[in-house]
Amino acid sequence: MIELEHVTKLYGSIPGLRDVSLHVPKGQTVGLLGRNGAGKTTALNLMTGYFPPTEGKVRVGGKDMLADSRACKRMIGYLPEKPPLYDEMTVEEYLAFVSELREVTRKANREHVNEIIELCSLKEVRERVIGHLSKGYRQRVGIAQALCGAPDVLILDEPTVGLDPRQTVEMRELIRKLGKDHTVVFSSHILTEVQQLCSRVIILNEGRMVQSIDLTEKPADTLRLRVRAAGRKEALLGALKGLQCVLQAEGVNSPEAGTAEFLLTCKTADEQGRATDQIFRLLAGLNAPIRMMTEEVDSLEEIFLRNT
Ligand SMILES: Nc1ncnc2c1ncn2[C@@H]1O[C@H](COP(=O)(O)OP(=O)(O)OP(=O)(O)O)[C@@H](O)[C@H]1O
Repeated sequence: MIELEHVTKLYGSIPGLRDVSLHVPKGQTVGLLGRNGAGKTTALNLMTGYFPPTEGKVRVGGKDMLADSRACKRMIGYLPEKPPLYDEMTVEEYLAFVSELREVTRKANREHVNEIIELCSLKEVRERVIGHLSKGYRQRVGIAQALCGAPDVLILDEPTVGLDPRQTVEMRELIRKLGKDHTVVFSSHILTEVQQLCSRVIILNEGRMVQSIDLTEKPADTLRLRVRAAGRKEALLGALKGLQCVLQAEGVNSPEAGTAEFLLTCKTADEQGRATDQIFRLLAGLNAPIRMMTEEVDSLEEIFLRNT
């Protein structure tokens, strides 16, 4: 649905984004994660056609952003870092106004606005002046304006920034709901938020894309285990390496006297059974009781810290 092909954006000589290629498929919710200045806002502004890339191509729904910017922009609803709200208008006046700008016909406008108000849970403030709303409601109105004109794609720049914990939870709920029938790209520097909401996370650092991680991936057919057992390291390591399911084994320091600890990369299972069962049987047979056996999983946090 959205494609960036070798996109670079320079602000004078300062690189905002450097040679980034990515693809956001239709219907996915994708999170852009990165520290301050990583290039998140730059990437989002390029996707919305707010400014053109210095090099490379941006496509939305297969159309080129430069050649066919009107068609591209029609597919996109954008919540910028600072939503463009008119403080003196009421919520419904403002949404009707934005819908009109987005070419919703006068006849359909009222119903369209009602649907958006319902979707964004703005009913109780629909007649209130925007300038008098709490930050949480203002942010909801920001998302509501992005929905005007019924775009397929929603681009949200740090949608939860500055919200209190309750407002943050409500905003995440709303994003989750919108993700059911929109393609959503949003930026955040909160790992857990991205993990909760996205099917893919793209990590940016100093303008470069350093990782793109599928969060829906099924468990691989290999696993990494940390095993601690009573006994001598050399003898146990040799025995573990002898198991067919063990692809790689190394001894590491054990914090417990009289024990040895290992990091193993194994096939999850083979014709001899599950790797964990085989290791259990082997060590039991060697009279080396297992003190600990855990799966080593890279958390998103570890991946993020390693890459930034
Ligand atoms: N208008 C501009 N003029 C000059 N440099 C800019 C401009 N906008 C962004 N930059 C620079 O481009 C780089 C990427 O900025 P960008 O705002 O895209 O990062 P970000 O990940 O969104 O950061 P933040 O979380 O702080 O908003 C930074 O080094 C920033 O200083």
